[in-house]
Amino acid sequence: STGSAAAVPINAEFDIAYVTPVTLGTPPQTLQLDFDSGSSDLWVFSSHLPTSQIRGQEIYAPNKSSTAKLLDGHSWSITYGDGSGSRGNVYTDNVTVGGLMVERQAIECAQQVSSSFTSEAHIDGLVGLGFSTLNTVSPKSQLTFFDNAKGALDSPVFTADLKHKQAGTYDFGFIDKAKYTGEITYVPVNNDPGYWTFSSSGYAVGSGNFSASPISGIADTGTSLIYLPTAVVTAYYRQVQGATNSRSYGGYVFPCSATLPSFTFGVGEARFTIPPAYMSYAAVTPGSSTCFGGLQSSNGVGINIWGDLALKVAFVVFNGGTPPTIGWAAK
Ligand SMILES: N#Cc1c(N)n[nH]c1N1CCCC1
Repeated sequence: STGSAAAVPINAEFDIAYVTPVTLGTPPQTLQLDFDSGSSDLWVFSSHLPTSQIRGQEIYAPNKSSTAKLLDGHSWSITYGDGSGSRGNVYTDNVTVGGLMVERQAIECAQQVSSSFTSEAHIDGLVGLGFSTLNTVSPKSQLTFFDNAKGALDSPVFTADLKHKQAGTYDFGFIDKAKYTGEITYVPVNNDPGYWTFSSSGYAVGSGNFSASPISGIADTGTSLIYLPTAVVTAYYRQVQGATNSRSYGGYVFPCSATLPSFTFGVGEARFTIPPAYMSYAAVTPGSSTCFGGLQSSNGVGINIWGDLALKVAFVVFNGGTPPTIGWAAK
């Protein structure tokens, strides 16, 4: 089997996150979910949430699904690196993504979500695509949609073809040759503790020399930006007039009028260049002339993260075979 579904940016101006339509239960309830290779819980806004925490999101109501079953005595609670989080109880039900159906998928129903989720009307929940070792359901942890689907897939892979300010796709079970050019460069993945952790071969700022130094980081579709070591980030912002690492804004900012260099990262011998226009993320507040950088320091994060800003300049294969690997291709 295979599946293919759209990855739609939730904001017309900035690629904050991407959502994908997912149908749950019988009759089908369709929610727009954030596919997140940096976590491993499938959780949704649900009929178990206080209405005060729902602001425009679609909800999943298990009691309206004839195929929903309570996973008795199980609960979940997750906190993300940005401090957001949610918790609740667990049902199993049919989950379909782009024509690919998993029966008895654990659907973690939110009974509480943090304010940043309530404020994001376009995200109805997440589909974790990290390794199932990270799943937070207790007392028995649950498998991700990908892990449940894997055995039935033509090939044990999913691919991400994210785009800037336009819809891309997540494919399951096949590698679409029409979505990339040249060869796919595969590198090893360390899935301990459960992220798609790989080693980049180095970086370059603008037209500068390529610095061939391995950078270990996670491929994370659920994070907007790129978080890298201080040495990389200072080398980049040294080339940006007026750039400063702002404590108040929580990262590197610069005048929106500044000329930005491109940023190139390596995967093996392959090179991927993020154009200058992508490297300015957003004005720090609407209408401000100060802009927030797409490249930020990983100092406060604890791990290096290759988020959507890096993923959107490539076609990326998340190979869940044995051993797992990750492939990057130009497009
Ligand atoms: N922080 C953070 C984070 C991450 N590293 N991967 N996915 C994340 N989120 C998904 C929804 C909220 C945050």
